[in-house]
Order: sequence, then structure tokens, then C-alpha cells
Amino acid sequence: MAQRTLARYLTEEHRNKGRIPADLKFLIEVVSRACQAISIAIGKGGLGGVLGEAGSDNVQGEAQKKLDVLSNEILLEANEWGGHLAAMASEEMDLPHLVPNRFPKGEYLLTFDPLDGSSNIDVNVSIGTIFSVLKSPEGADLSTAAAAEQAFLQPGTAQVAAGYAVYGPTTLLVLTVGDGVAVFTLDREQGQFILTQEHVQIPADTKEFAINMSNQRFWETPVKRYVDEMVAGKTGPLGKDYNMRWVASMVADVHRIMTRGGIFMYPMDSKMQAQGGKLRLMYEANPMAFLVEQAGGAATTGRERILDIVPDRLHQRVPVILGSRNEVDRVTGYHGN
Ligand SMILES: O=P(O)(O)OC[C@H]1O[C@](O)(COP(=O)(O)O)[C@@H](O)[C@@H]1O
Ligand SMILES: [Mg+2]
Ligand SMILES: [Mg+2]
Repeated sequence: MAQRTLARYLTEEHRNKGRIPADLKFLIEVVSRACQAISIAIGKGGLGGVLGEAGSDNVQGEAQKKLDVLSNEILLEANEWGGHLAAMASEEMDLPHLVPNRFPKGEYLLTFDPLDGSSNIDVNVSIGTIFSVLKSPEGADLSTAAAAEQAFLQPGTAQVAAGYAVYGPTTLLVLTVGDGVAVFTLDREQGQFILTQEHVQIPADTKEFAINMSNQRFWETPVKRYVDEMVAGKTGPLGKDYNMRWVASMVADVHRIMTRGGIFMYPMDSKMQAQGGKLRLMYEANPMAFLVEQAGGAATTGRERILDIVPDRLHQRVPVILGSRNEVDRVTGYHGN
């Protein structure tokens, strides 16, 4: 049987199922080509001069790596002439980037974390790109970058597509257009993403959890209780032994959960109370929550469904608990919900 490329999958979603308009299909293809370019840059590593610090800070006060900056530029450049977008927003930019007037414009908004897992770049561990697509609201003020921020402030339920690329031993693109989750593997010789899995389902139960345990003393009581119970294993109230994994690249941790289940938590803690959490809503939590729900899992902050949050700013941070449904429900229940 002929290989199903990303382009073919998207054409089927457009033509046969009527799920996505042609514009969205082309936009996703452009994003996928940018991810291919990022994958190639990463593959060169020290030979390509892409490792190390950029010598600058982003809007969140985090030191940027060369690859954070390069990946951001690749995504901006690839998408601005594509003709399907009105504006883009990124972890690495204070304000939205408007598509310049010299290029054709479209009705979509794209947000991205160009390079996720920055602390893993220089140690050759899996990293990724996360993206989310929204529609620009009718009559949105896109006259200036500052005014455009408002157009992005839509809940995750408004996403029309979301995905991530994981740059690991293989480069994968994991995508949802609201019709389940599909996984594409980059065939480097062909320069194409090929469909390798469809209808991804996250098992409802798991024996594997992912959390940065070094924050334990800062967690709130419900998360402390839940992790204590998992660590107690067979001798505790959950009655089974758990294993722990923490890659420290959200993309890689979420991908493991997509593959074999598990629960991922970057919960609220007392160090982060003022900033609202660690992970960013618009380009980390929302796209991952959309993907996880489409794969039958659940995603909450502990207190509410992530996709229901109405953002009040572009770089808003939120606590994140996602993965196997029964485990997410359990710890969300411990928060009194
Ligand atoms: O260093 P920590 O506290 O383990 O945090 C790891 C988390 O931070 C992140 O790296 C944040 O993403 P960025 O690298 O895009 O800033 C997540 O991917 C990951 O889950
Ligand atoms: Mg990130
Ligand atoms: Mg990043």
C-alpha cells in the first residue's frame, strides 16, 4: 500500500472528511517543513555551531540558547510568506509577530514553543517544538503587535489544530486537527513525514509518573499526597508499584505518555505561586491538552480543565497535570474537584 504522507493525510482530512479547510492544510504543511529544518539543524549539533548560549534572555527572563533563537527564526520565516496566517506568537518573543504587509495574509494565528526542553540541547537528549493554531476572531485589531495580543487570548477549546515535533532518535510529528491523534515519522531520505500511527489512545490506567521530585517540598498538599501514595506502591492505598520517568523536555515526557500511558505533572508550587505555574498556557499546556484529550486522556491544572481556561495574557503560566485519565481524575479529585 502506498505510504501516507502528511500531505496525503491532510488532504484526506480536507477532501474526504471535510474536517479542515485547504488553508489550514497548507499552514500545517508549512509548520512541518519548518520542523524538518529545525531537525536538520539539531542533527548537525556541534558541527553546525548550534549548541550553547545565545547570550540573550527571552521575555520570561530565561537565558536563550542558540537553538531557541534559531528555531524561532526558522518558524517565523517559513510561516510569514505562507499566506495562511495573520500573526504568530512565541515563547521567545515578547509580543506577537504580525505577518508583514508585503506578504499575503490569512485568517489563522499560530503560537509556538520553538524549542522545548532547552536544558537538554547541549546534552543530546530529546527536545521538541510545540505548536497551536487558532482562528483570528472576526474584526480583531491586528494593526499593531501590542493590539494583536488580544486576538490570541482564546481558550484552548478554540484550537483548530495542535501538535509537536519530537527530535529524538527519530524525528516525529504528532498532530491533531480535532479528529484523533496521528503520528508521522520523518523519512530523512525522502524529506517527508510519513504516517506511522493513527487513532492514538492513551491507556486510562498507568503505573508510571513524571514529575520533578526536587520540587517536592514546595508542592501543595493534594500533589504531595498523590505522589506519596504512588511512592508507597503496593504497600500504600493505591495497591500497585509505580515507576518514575522525568526527561525534563515536556515534549518527550508527553510523547512517552502518548505511547504507553502515564501521568505528567508540573503542578503549582509555592515558589511559582506569583507567576501562576511553570509551563506556558498558550504554547505548551493548551496544545498538549488538546492532543492528550484527543487521545482519550485528560488534562487539568488540578482545579480545572486546561482547555477551558480563558487566558488573560499571552505568556500566562499554568499548573499542568495530564495523561492517563483515571490517574488525572484521581489527583484532580484530591484538589477537591
Ligand atoms: O528543569 P525542570 O524544572 O525539570 O523543567 C522542565 C520543564 O521545563 C521545560 O523545559 C520548559 O520548556 P522550555 O525549554 O521551552 O522553556 C519543559 O519542557 C519541561 O517539562
Ligand atoms: Mg517548553
Ligand atoms: Mg522553549
